[in-house]
Amino acid sequence: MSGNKLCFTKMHGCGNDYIYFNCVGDSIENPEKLAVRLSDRHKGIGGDGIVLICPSELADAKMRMFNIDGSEGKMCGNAIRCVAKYLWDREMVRKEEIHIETLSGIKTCWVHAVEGLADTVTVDMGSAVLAPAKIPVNLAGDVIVRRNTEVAGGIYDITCVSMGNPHCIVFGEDPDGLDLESLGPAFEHDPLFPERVNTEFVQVLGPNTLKMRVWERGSGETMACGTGACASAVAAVLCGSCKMGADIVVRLRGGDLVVNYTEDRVLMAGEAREIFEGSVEV
Ligand SMILES: N[C@@H](CCC[C@H](N)C(=O)O)C(=O)O
Repeated sequence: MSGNKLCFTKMHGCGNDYIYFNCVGDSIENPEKLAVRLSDRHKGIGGDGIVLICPSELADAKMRMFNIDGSEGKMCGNAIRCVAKYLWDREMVRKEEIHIETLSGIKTCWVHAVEGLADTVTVDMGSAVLAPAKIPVNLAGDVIVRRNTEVAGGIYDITCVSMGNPHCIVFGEDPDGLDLESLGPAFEHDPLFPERVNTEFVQVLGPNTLKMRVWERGSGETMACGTGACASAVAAVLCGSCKMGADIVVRLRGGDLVVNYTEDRVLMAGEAREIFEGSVEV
């Protein structure tokens, strides 16, 4: 499709913004390179990456997401809500349950519509994975919960969770005071994490309320991370700060997400917003 103009839709969930392409009728060559070019906030469209909405033989649609550096993420909690909105608003899929295939399995979404358009979306994110080898993190043991560890040039109590992608959670004081520009890359590229890592810096505000800042693998600091909010809520339950089965509010720079963690699944609910449509030379 090189040299062609492609239509895109800019969407965000809690400020985590991606450029969405409808690939149901047509495929995109080299999405890795396109993600790098278009995500640039000065010389491109601007975003935290790109998302392809593709046909699926197993579900209503398939989502592929690429970070700013062109790497492919196996799952994206904010993008999947926007994909459900895209399918719903355009009447491509109008079902009580929308099933979306991702690289980390098929996820079920429920749309809550206002005046016919999807407003918020709840997603069954599947189960949280805690086994270190499956996250992956190079540490021994059954789980990594508040483990005192040498990482990122310091000593931190870390909790590690996979929500289809790897997360390292660090609890502490108000994350607004942190220098994420230097801390984030140090965690992301630490040899402890063979596939790099998304890192969440979390303050417990109350019984079931967390404040979180995130450094995303492949994209840097973003306004929100859906899988990161889920991983943080799971970590807070494992650490005894939040209750299993309760609605946990995660306050992010771009808005709030509500997460409910039970042993067999993690539910996440939050907004999905369309910003504008356009076309771009590819
Ligand atoms: N923003 C996301 C996660 C995107 C993928 C991540 N950076 C990775 O490479 O694992 C979310 O909302 O979950």
